[in-house]
Amino acid sequence: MVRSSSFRFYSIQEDKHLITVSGICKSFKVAKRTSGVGNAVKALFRREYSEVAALNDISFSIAPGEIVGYIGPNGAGKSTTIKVMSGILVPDQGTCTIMGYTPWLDRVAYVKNIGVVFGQRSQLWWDVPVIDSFDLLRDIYNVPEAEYRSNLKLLAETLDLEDIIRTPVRQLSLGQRMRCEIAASLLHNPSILFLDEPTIGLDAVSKIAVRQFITRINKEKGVTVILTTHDMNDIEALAQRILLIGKGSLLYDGDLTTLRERYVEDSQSDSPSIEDIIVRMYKEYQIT
Ligand SMILES: Nc1ncnc2c1ncn2[C@@H]1O[C@H](COP(=O)(O)OP(=O)(O)OP(=O)(O)O)[C@@H](O)[C@H]1O
Repeated sequence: MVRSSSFRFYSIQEDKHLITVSGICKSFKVAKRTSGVGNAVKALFRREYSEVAALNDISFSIAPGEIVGYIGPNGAGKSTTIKVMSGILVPDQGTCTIMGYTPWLDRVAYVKNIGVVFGQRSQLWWDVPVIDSFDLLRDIYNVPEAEYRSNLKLLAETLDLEDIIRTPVRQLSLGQRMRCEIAASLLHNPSILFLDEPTIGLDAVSKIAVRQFITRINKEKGVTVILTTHDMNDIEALAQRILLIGKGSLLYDGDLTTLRERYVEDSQSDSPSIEDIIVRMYKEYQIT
């Protein structure tokens, strides 16, 4: 039984799926840009819009304790899905139930159960020492002091933060900042962690450290992880299951071994690299 901070009880036995996404569609309205001064003046009076279909009927379920790799080429719809699942975006159609909550409707209670890391965006305050951001997050999430202290100690030890925790965020390297971002997302003991490109721009050593840490919190704390990445080594090291999205549609949902078996026959090698397999999939589904 997982107890949410809003004193709602969520029983894993009640539903073997922690996350159920069903028929999600999301489009963005984008202003058409035309070249030339005349067109720019016209656009001041009458702006034309086009629609970008980012997600088209996306459905999947995720069980507690899974690590799922959500992959696809640039612009496929990965971040949009993560934003819908974390309650940042409201879909045009479809349902999403996570731990009994609809993320965009029950946002305040729901976010206490999730951690989110966007590799390209920071949740830390740029000009203040990392520890000040952590303290602020403690207050935002209402984490009891003893729990906060013990989480902070564990995270600082395992993510090697002791030397950087008093440094302002703007003075950190990308790898140091990413370790702090991951710690920040876990201070309130979430059951689910959404990681959107958590290893982007990291050196090999930092990537391995982040992967080891994700494996550890999954094994030891049972945290369910949904990970988007373009680094296939992340997928190989972490994901028990892969969801492939292309042009807003879900194209594959299964494990790596099945995928390997499917592509090994056409491959020159007995054990094609995951990179080879993914390139073949992108070609097969014509999504690049
Ligand atoms: N706020 C927005 N306004 C307009 N279009 C958007 C917006 N956010 C996303 N899109 C469009 O929706 C589509 C899916 O974008 P999304 O960011 O989800 O892709 P992604 O798979 O995460 O890509 P990448 O791997 O490059 O990060 C793209 O065509 C993108 O241009």
